[in-house]
Amino acid sequence: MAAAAEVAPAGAGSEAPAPPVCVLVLGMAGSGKTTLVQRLTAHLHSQNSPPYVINLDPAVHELPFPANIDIRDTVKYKEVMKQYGLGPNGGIVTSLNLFATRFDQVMKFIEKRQNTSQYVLIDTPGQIEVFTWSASGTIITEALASTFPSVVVYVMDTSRSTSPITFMSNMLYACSILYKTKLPFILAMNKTDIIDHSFAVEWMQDFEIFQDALNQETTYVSNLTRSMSLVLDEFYSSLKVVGVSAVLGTGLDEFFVKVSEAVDEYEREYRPEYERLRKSLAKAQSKQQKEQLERLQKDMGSVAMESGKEGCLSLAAAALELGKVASFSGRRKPAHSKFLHIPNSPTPSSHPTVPPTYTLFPQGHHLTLHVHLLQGPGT
Ligand SMILES: Nc1nc2c(ncn2[C@@H]2O[C@H](COP(=O)(O)OP(=O)(O)OP(=O)(O)O)[C@@H](O)[C@H]2O)c(=O)[nH]1
Repeated sequence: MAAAAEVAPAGAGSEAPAPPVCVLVLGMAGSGKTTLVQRLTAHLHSQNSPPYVINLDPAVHELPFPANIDIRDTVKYKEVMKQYGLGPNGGIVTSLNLFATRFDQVMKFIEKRQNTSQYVLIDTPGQIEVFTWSASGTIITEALASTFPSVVVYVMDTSRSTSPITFMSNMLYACSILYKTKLPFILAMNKTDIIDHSFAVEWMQDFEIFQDALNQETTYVSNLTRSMSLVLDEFYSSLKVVGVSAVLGTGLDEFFVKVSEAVDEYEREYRPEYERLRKSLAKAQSKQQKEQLERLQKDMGSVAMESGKEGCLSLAAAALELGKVASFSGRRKPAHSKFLHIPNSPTPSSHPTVPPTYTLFPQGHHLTLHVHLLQGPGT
């Protein structure tokens, strides 16, 4: 038991500390997400491996675990409802959207905790669609998954899935989330203290047993469910299933074994895809910067600028190479300009939200070059 309980993400044992594993906990309202996050947090603490815990549910009244980052500290959900004239669901979606705009900061906090936390646990809003079918959910998931090994845990209320039709609806939802997030997926069958999850595992493994259970249903939906179960066969075969009780804390050792397998899967199948996406994005950006530089050179055209032009262009090129230039534009007045004057220390814009604008201007204001520098480390 001790060996299984050791919480070691993939890569543990190598020289550099392994990056933290992000565990995104999703599931229908009341399935037990928050209770599971609480239980996982306690379990990891008992293993001397405190997780980094993030709450993304702006409408939760009380959190039963200490969250390192809590969306409620940043966005007041009721205020959002009032200010934007929204109902509860609209308020939750808008709060999450507002939070997602600053998710880069959350990423920085997680990066800082690389060496101390092996796991980042993320609790999501009760209304599952708020996270899975919103732009902010996609932004958050992709930001995490493009940087850290990330795993989706879909929490299912086993006690409410004993009817084959309800079970099938739940599985269809799980399947849609798998396709939406494109991440390794663990199905946590929760509340096994009420009913053992073996019946559901049997249904997934043996089509005949599921058909037998369905034969007792007489509604037209049972025919549809029968067909759907064939379709879902492929989905079931790639699923990692584990039975847990968030209340009692049972099944957690096996849960972490599944997480570890999911991390391996992430490294094998998902990481290369994210690396490929990242590289193609970087390539597109550098192409765009090159085009901008060429446009600028063209724009400056035949103006005789002697050393000033060289200085200006090389400064722009250097800034481009550093990846700090978002855009720049050159403007040439019909002129008899002779020299570009490059100030020694350009003045950044004083407004904090506007990227600093470096203005390089020629003596006599014959040529103005605006270089908009990207905000970022070292800017
Ligand atoms: N018996 C039993 N009850 C559980 C278990 N896990 C959660 N519950 C109960 O289920 C109810 C809902 O649990 P939550 O953890 O709030 O579920 P949630 O998915 O976070 O709920 P929302 O945030 O509303 O979506 C609570 O009354 C819990 O005590 C479990 O393993 N066994």
